[in-house]
Amino acid sequence: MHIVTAKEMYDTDRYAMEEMGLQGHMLMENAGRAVATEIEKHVSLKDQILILVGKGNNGGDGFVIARTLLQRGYSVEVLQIPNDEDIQGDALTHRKIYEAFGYGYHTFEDLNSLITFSSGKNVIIDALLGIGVKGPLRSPYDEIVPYVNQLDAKVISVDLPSGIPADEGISFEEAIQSNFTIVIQYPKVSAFLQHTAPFYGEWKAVDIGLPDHLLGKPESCGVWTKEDVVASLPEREPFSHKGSHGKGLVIGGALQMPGSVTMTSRAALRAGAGLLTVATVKDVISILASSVTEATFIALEEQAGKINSVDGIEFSYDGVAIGMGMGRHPEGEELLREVLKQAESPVLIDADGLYALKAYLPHVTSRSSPTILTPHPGEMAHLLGVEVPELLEKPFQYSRQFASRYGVYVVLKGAFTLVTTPKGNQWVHTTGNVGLAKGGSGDVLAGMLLAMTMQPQSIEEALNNGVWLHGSTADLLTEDTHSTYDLLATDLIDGLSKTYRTHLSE
Ligand SMILES: NC(=O)C1=CN([C@@H]2O[C@H](COP(=O)(O)OP(=O)(O)OC[C@H]3O[C@@H](n4cnc5c(N)ncnc54)[C@H](O)[C@@H]3O)[C@@H](O)[C@H]2O)[C@@H](O)CC1
Ligand SMILES: [K+]
Repeated sequence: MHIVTAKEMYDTDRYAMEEMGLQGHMLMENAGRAVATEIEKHVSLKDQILILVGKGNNGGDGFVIARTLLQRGYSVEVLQIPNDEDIQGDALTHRKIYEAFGYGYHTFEDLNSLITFSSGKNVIIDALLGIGVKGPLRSPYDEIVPYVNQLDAKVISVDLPSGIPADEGISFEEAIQSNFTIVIQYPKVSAFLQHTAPFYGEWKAVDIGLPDHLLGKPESCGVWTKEDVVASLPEREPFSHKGSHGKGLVIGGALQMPGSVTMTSRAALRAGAGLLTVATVKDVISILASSVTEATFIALEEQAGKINSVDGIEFSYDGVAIGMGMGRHPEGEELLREVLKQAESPVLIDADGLYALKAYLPHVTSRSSPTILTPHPGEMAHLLGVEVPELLEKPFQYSRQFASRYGVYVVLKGAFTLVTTPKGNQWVHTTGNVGLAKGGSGDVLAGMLLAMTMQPQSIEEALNNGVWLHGSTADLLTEDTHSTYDLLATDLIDGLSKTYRTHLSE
């Protein structure tokens, strides 16, 4: 499912109109009817519905929705916010059709009109502003929006909650707080930003018949779905052997932190790695040996319980993950540099490895094999040299610039984990829940991603499938056996079998 900016949406509309002959009022008819059909799933014939119609085409959708719902027997009133002469173009066409059906509407004069017409209504349809919103809300929307937000009614927004910009990096002051948003054709970027997504409530996209042409360009951006996983996750060949499923190496762990590397290793094995070696300090090996019985070990030189060098590793692996539980110390930079120089396989850098990476970052471009970074926002902000809130305002832009500048894959972890390829493809993940906000879930993800990168699929597919498996496992587990309170990172490792067996074989 594509994710679009306002510009991409307008370009697609224009293409449909100019190149395909799908005129604006036809698209608006499709949009309004598709939205109305979705609204029907959330309301009943007993509900009293008020549709708020704004000045632009979002308001035009409102007239189509009103007509469709009235024809289907719902109790609907319309409050048009602008004066009559300010409704123009396709929206005016549809107001005329609406009137030709014999339906009427009220016009907003001051807040009292809204107070009067919203009284007794238990559903508000927000067709005030769409992707054309610019700047802070102007009068009278700056009064209407807070009033709607304090009403005790179900609010359903059309395309996006009015006041929320479609794109990232745009500040806003106030917006409709929706219970449900019916997105027209493609979700907009703001549905995946942590400061704007909550305004959407739940959302669903409806098809209005736009052509896909413009969006198939290389720098694509979308939601990675279960269908994508099913299509790309390779089935295991019946005559394959352990070597065919990838020989992985995990470098990490310190005497003070044996848990991280344990979780990464177990997760890698559960996710499907054929063979796994853990390179760590001697004391960690004695702990790991009993909990990761399937792995082999390399004891590395250490200082004060931390890995001091990677001497002794022969880099003949299909994938390497480094950094988890490694601790931060000056030698970290040097040993990471060695790994990046010597390994001729994908290298995934997580946790403390990311802190060790900063100085060496410009040299990563010279690697001939993929380099994968799996930062959380704090680690990513550190690498970028910006503050976390600044990064979270524009995660798409920052990740894309960073990935392309250093030729790396970036898995920016968060409520909407964002996978960016060096070429700029971006995939957002909507699986997973707050149960994952616990120590260790990143270590487990690193293991799953390591296993995935060693299977016969592209790195782009591997990372997305790994993030999806991780998130879906959390979702499956919190649906029945666990809650978002008690879910542990280690539960994800054991829960993976359920995801593989049920989710992917339905
Ligand atoms: N052919 C199309 O372009 C289609 C558009 N559709 C709908 O049209 C919407 C986009 O239409 P528009 O481009 O007309 O944009 P809007 O419907 O968002 O309206 C923009 C207008 O609102 C006013 N406005 C902007 N910012 C404001 C602010 N801060 N405070 C107060 N008023 C403000 C301005 O008068 C501006 O012209 C989409 O979100 C979607 O709902 C759908 O009908 C599908 C087809
Ligand atoms: K809206």
